[in-house]
Amino acid sequence: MTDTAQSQQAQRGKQEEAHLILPAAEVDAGTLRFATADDTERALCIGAFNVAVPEDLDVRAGLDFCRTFYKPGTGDPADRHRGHREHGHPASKLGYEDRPDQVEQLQLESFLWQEYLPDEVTAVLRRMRQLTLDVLYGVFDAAWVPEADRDLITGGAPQDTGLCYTTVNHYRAGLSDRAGIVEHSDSGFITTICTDQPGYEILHEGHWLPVRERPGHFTVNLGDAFRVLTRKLPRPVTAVYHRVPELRPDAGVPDRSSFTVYMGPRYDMPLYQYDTEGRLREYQSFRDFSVEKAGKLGYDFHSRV
Ligand SMILES: O=C(O)CCC(=O)C(=O)O
Ligand SMILES: [Fe+2]
Repeated sequence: MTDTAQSQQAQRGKQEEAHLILPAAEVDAGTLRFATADDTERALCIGAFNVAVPEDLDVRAGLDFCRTFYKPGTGDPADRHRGHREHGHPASKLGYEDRPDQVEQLQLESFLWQEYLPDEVTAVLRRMRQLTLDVLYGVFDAAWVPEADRDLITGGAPQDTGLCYTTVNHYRAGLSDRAGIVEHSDSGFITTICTDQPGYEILHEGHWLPVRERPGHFTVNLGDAFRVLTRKLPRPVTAVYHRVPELRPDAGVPDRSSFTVYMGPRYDMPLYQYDTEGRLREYQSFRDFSVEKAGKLGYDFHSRV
């Protein structure tokens, strides 16, 4: 083998091994804690980290629902486990979407969970919503976002009057020649993700790296609303660019599942930004921002919003 071929092979070997280990945190009596100040710094800089699943939260009902929501309904209107492809979800501005990538998604606002989802799934999501709120406020602390501004910026996240929704993801490994989920940043402040298998990747310092799963932990993403808000502050937050590459069918392995709780501004609200003097300014309507972003990424924006 030539020197060049050898070094190329070594390089490939290195790339195959390369993965990213995210900083880890936990929520202790409502307060977000990283092990070290350096972990806090890295979390804001990467725009992603792990947070421990609380002891009183059993995520299985959520993952089970990822494996049934898309199946044809049984005809029993009381069965909320299946039939969501055809359902229509008339009260939701989001709902079911058959996307051009492998993933098919059900997105429902938090005030509709009780109506449309099985009770045990709603219970998991509500617990995850509380955790996500605690984590969000912990990141506001870390990024020096003044407490007095947080209700305005979020539209009242603690009272659940901002925009909070779940996304339930089924990755159809049987569909070939498409990404699992195309590369994107999330639009809001924060997304907490629960997955059943690896596949999540982050664009880190110019390279796509698979993220090492940390057992017993969720992954948290920070999104565009946070990036815009803090861009001119001393501790700017990154909106993490992430994706799931094409998944291949594997005998005996179920399709990949994930579900998330997202928090962001309502579409009738502005995005805010601190100027260099630390004054809070309206930046752009969140709806306009979202429509522009969808256009750039080449997908349709929710037709009902
Ligand atoms: O399934 C995952 O790991 C990521 C899902 C995701 O990026 C999303 O729902 O926005
Ligand atoms: Fe995402």
